[in-house]
Amino acid sequence: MAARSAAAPARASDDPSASPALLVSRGLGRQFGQQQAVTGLTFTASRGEVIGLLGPNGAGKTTSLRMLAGTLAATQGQLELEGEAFDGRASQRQLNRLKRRIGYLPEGAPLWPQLTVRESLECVAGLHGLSRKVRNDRLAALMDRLDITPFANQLCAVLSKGYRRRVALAMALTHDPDILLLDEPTDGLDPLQKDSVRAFIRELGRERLIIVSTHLLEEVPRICDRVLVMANGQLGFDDTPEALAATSVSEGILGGSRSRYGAGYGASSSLPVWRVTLSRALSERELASVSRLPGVAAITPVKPGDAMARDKSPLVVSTGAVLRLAGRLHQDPRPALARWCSYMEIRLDECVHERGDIEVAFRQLVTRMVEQPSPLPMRKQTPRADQEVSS
Ligand SMILES: Nc1ncnc2c1ncn2[C@@H]1O[C@H](COP(=O)(O)OP(=O)(O)OP(=O)(O)O)[C@@H](O)[C@H]1O
Repeated sequence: MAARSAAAPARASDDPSASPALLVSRGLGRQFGQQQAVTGLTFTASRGEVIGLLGPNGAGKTTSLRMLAGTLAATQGQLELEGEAFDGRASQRQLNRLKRRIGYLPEGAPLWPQLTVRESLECVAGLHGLSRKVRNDRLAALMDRLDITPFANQLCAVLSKGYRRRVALAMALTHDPDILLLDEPTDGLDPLQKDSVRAFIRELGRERLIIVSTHLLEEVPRICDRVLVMANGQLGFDDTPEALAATSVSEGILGGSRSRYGAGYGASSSLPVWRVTLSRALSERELASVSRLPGVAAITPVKPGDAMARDKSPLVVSTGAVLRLAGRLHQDPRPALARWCSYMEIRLDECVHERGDIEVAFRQLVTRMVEQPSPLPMRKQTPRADQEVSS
């Protein structure tokens, strides 16, 4: 698991005052024959979170989303939706209850080719038992928001890939679910539509829990406030995009790209990271205060030796504390940090802008996870182990 700031909560879901858990995955796992596709998937998520699910090909992302959506039976563990538990032996009635709360956009956006766009959406609305009035209003708003109204009477069979994706997203949203599970939602969209769908996801995420699987790392800081990284069927990182980006700096990969008080975020997957040198070491309580300052996403104390080895800075040699501070995308943490230091009578010796890069961090993390996998427990299958649950 990534080193989360030891001092303070890095995510809303860690904050005791944050909203209670909507979805809990407790050791969910899936075995296909002898192959363990996903093992011990454990996390808690709340309404208002947009979570990016990342991992290389075959990592287990789609399998995980399908288990969470209730369309694939788990062979180990269980998920809980607001306290109600579902495991691989859940009855069809239970699964239907789960599916009423969840919207799932599967990989590849399968549609009914013989139906028009409108007929497809009406069919899904009918399956969810929506009244005619609710159905008409909601479908009109969805088609409008996803720019598919002009294609309402077009057969799904003849839609382009991008429009198929949009129709599938509208279908996932028809019943206004609390939880949205999106498998590569922007795959096949043109750049303008990618932007529009990302903005829509952010908008939807204000009141829902959204889990998005994506290979497009540059979209992670734009739409997600939390990242889960999987490899070999296991979760290896659960923290903010900023904290993920910061791991690329702490490993020295981008050490040469620093510019003092630099401002721009060069690469599209870059995030602001600051190396902060203070006149004295901080207590745990002080570290916690710093991590709660506006604009601060995460902090990691840096060993002086690590920083010295990279830039031989005399300021670093003489200092009592070096912190790596991951900033938020659109909020500069430096003014609040300067005020805090002044109030605490701690000298702020240096604040150097470093560039954290999610892509670099992702490659490093996944390489490490693949090279040093922890042993995968192969547990006995439940009675319904190899059955798929119809959607
Ligand atoms: N129905 C199935 N039967 C057998 N093996 C499967 C099945 N579905 C997935 N797997 C295996 O489980 C592992 C995880 O697959 P999964 O599709 O979940 O990965 P992924 O992270 O979504 O990959 P990608 O990024 O390529 O879509 C893979 O080794 C895959 O071959």
